[in-house]
Amino acid sequence: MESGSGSGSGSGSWHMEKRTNLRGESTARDVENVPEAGCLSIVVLGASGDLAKKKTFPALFNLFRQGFLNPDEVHIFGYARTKISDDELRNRIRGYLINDKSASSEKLENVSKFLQLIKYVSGSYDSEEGFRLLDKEILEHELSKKSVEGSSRRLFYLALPPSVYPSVCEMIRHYCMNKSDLGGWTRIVVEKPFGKDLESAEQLSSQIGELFEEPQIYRIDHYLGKELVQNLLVLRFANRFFLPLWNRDNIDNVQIVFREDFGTEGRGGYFDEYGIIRDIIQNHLLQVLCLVAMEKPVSLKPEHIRDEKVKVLQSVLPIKDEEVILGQYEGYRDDPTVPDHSNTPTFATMVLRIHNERWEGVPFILKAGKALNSRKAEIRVQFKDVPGDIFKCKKQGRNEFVIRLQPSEAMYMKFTVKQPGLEMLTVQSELDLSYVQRYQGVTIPEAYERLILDTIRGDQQHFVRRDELKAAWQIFTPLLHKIDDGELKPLQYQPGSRGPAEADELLAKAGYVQTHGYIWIPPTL
Ligand SMILES: NC(=O)C1=CN([C@@H]2O[C@H](COP(=O)(O)OP(=O)(O)OC[C@H]3O[C@@H](n4cnc5c(N)ncnc54)[C@H](OP(=O)(O)O)[C@@H]3O)[C@@H](O)[C@H]2O)C=CC1
Ligand SMILES: O=C1O[C@H](COP(=O)(O)O)[C@@H](O)[C@H](O)[C@H]1O
Repeated sequence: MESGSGSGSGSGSWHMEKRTNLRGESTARDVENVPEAGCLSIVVLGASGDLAKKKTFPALFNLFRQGFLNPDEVHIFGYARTKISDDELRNRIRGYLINDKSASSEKLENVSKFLQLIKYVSGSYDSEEGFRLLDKEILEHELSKKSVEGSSRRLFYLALPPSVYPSVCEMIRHYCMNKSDLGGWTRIVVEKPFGKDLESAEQLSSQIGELFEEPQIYRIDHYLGKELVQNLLVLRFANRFFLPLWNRDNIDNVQIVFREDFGTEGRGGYFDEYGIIRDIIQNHLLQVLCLVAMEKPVSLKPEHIRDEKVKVLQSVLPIKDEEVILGQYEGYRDDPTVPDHSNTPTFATMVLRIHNERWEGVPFILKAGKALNSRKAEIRVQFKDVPGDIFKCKKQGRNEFVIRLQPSEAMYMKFTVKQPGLEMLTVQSELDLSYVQRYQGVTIPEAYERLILDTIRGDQQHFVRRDELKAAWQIFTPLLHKIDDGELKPLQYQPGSRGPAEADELLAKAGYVQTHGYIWIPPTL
């Protein structure tokens, strides 16, 4: 086994992709030389489930429609325990591919063509029989496509509860690997939550790391596929504007916020085991924090980017209890799948502090909540006051740079200008780059679409590396254990509210100054 892949430390050796031949031996090869053509089998494990129908298959369809999945090369396999036919699976998926009643005839035709690429195989997640059958079906497809021997590619997408990852990975490793050593590959995509704390995540990583090399493992975090998250590196490192300002000398505080205006609807059982910190903050918001706070990578190579993200994570100081506010919305426990005395937070605000030269003293406030008064995700960078304010405009508000991840993707800078007119009065205004206006007619790809394409192309830039995951769990595990043990308790809040009022108090204590009387309204066409 390649050094580094099992230990989770260092990254230099992860530039290499290893393939496995029939004898189970591995050979190293520069990932950049992997031919990304040839017969491709995409296997969706857990094909009967929620994620598969809502996200995975629609993303595959969009890729197909845009010509990224060549029907002469690609076949898609659904695998799960449920006993259904190919057509039954296709019928389950169809409605999620056509989400508007006025779908064009071109789209409908493409839906039919796409569905014909899908075959379903039923089997359990730990039986040789099921996976041998799956392998046979894949092989038949590969032979039917007269794939140049050795060039076939196999992508396994685990749209499954993490509890079955180890057995599924073992089955794939033993029965379903690409059968050649002549250029093909086998990759697996795993969904979050990847573990529940540092120990369980490391255990899972070791189990999977025994079976696959790091370059074969794609730990997906769909926030890394969002358009404005992908824009962060460009913004920060391709613009002279930001370079000198992006530090503790100019920035007072940073907020990374996720709000949903609905509760755990239908997912209470899952959610109660995890809570908002494991569901959103430890992964989605922390990944965004890394991109906001990291140093410039040596290049855009995945390992260079991920090296910098790891450094930021390793510089985060232990979270202080007094800098955490937890909440649980009233009515959460009414869900029959949620225990009556659940201590699980559905809301959390906390301050993370990065102990390095750039960020010492700048609070990074992470906030996430369900059943709040709005649905949005944004990054809000608040600058310090202007020293020696000759305009006496301080009370009007500080400069802020806001990156609205969703909905209504936008970036806007709140700043002070002279109010038009005869008097020398100041007012808050904004420089606004709203995507709906600036990029009319451009369809922003779904996060999953982009990330699946990356897995096919072998680009791990937007996927979480093992040492990154470990560092992320190291930050939150002590806090999570205190919550699990009932040492920290969530405050109740009204559904449809801003969350507990104490969260706003924490924000103010951390230094955030709210701009009163100013509101950014997303433009409409
Ligand atoms: N749904 C979503 O919006 C999101 C989901 N995820 C993650 O994606 C993965 C899949 O999620 P989702 O599709 O919602 O999950 P589901 O609960 O729908 O499970 C997917 C499939 O797995 C099988 N399955 C369910 N429970 C078990 C079990 N205990 N043991 C073995 N097999 C089981 C079922 O298939 P069968 O019985 O037919 O074998 C089911 O159809 C999870 O890791 C989840 O956390 C991540 C982000 C969003
Ligand atoms: O991973 C998850 O994300 C969704 C929110 O995703 P978004 O792309 O709609 O912002 C969240 O609802 C869910 O609880 C969580 O598991």
